[in-house]
Amino acid sequence: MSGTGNEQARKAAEGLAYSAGFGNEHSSEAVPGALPDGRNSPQRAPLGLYAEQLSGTAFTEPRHSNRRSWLYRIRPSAAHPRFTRTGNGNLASAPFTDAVPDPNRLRWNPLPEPPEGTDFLAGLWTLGGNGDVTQRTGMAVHLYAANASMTDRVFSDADGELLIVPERGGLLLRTEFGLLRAEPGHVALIPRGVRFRVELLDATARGYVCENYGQPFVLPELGPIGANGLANARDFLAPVAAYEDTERPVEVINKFCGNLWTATYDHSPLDVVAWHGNLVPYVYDLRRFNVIGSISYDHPDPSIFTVLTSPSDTPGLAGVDFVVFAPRWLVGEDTFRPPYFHRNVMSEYMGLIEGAYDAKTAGEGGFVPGGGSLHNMMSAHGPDRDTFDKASAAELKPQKVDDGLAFMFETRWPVTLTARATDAGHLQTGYDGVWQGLQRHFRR
Ligand SMILES: O=C(O)Cc1cc(O)ccc1O
Ligand SMILES: [Fe+2]
Repeated sequence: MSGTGNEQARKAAEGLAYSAGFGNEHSSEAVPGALPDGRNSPQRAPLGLYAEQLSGTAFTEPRHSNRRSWLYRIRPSAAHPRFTRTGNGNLASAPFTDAVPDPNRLRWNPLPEPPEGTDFLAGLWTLGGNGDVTQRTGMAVHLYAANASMTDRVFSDADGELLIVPERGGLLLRTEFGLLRAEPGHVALIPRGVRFRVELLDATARGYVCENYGQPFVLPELGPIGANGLANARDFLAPVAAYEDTERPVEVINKFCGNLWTATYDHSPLDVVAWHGNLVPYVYDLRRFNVIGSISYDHPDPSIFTVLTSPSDTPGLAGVDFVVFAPRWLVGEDTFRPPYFHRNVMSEYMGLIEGAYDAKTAGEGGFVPGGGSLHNMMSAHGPDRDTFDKASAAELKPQKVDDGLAFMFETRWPVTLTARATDAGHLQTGYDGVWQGLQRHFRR
């Protein structure tokens, strides 16, 4: 994308207005009077718009989990030509059958630079995942690397919602609901089926995507923590209505049951003039996370850092949790403060947005921003040798951990890799070595 393109996107992203809250009823109109009053589907919608409901949950799901929005648009979504298959690029979907599930601990360097002209969609690269898109279970881990904005190209994913975690370069997300800006350190969520286009605010963009095939992400319960804390609902920002009245060919790419399908519309489907409802895209600034931890002793389980959780049919057992390791104080007395050694029934994919992570040595060949690690079900992991040695001897004065921003996609099913992830040149060799040389200290 030329500098001009970035400037246009930057201009559009300046001072965006938002509607705050999580799971609540928002409403927004780009033209006064576009929202019908007191009903969803009047005989004739205002301003000659078409009314359309977008359901993210079954009509009959309980109120607290029911998600739907009403869109008032220039053309109904139904007015589109036939979709035909197109190449899936480096995008893959569950069930993942390329490789046998691997019990080894694995770590990757960042994705290589993509060819010139790669946009967000073309730049998606699937690491692996679990479940089955046709069953609406499981998740996929994708990375992206892009150097161009999507132009006259719109994407929608019927297979799941997309949690986008930028690591490098800001994104302008033009969605059916309006515009969102997501910079590194923010996350953006695009609900299942919502059409959107990604424009780059910087020359290049890189990051991670959790494609959640399961139940939509919600805020975790707070239990004894009380009524506030962790990610606060008011810090989630939905867009305000903004529409494109564009009558020229626009390619719409639809991910459906694992494959990409394309159709060329004669107009932009980002033509929603007004909307209301509780199914919305949103952004959240991870630095707003209210970190709660031990102020006495011991290292709490990282579930205390859950930003969003996709519940499953079993209470407390998430299809996938999104967890952030945000800046915080460590004050535990007589405590080994970094993440402990452990084996977990859940599978852990970790990424790094910035700086360093407190369980792993930083720098070349280590756990680096844009890289990632996979510790599958029951694989033994924890602090590397250097971290263990230092933390075992450290003076336990209050310590601010503010030199990094890491996150985890933690899922109930093991992550099976794609062939491109197992064969990748950026897969590190010798990751096991970080736990070699842990000395024997036993004496009796
Ligand atoms: O493996 C990891 O680094 C993630 C993690 C962090 C932590 O503080 C406790 C357990 C855990 O799995
Ligand atoms: Fe872990």
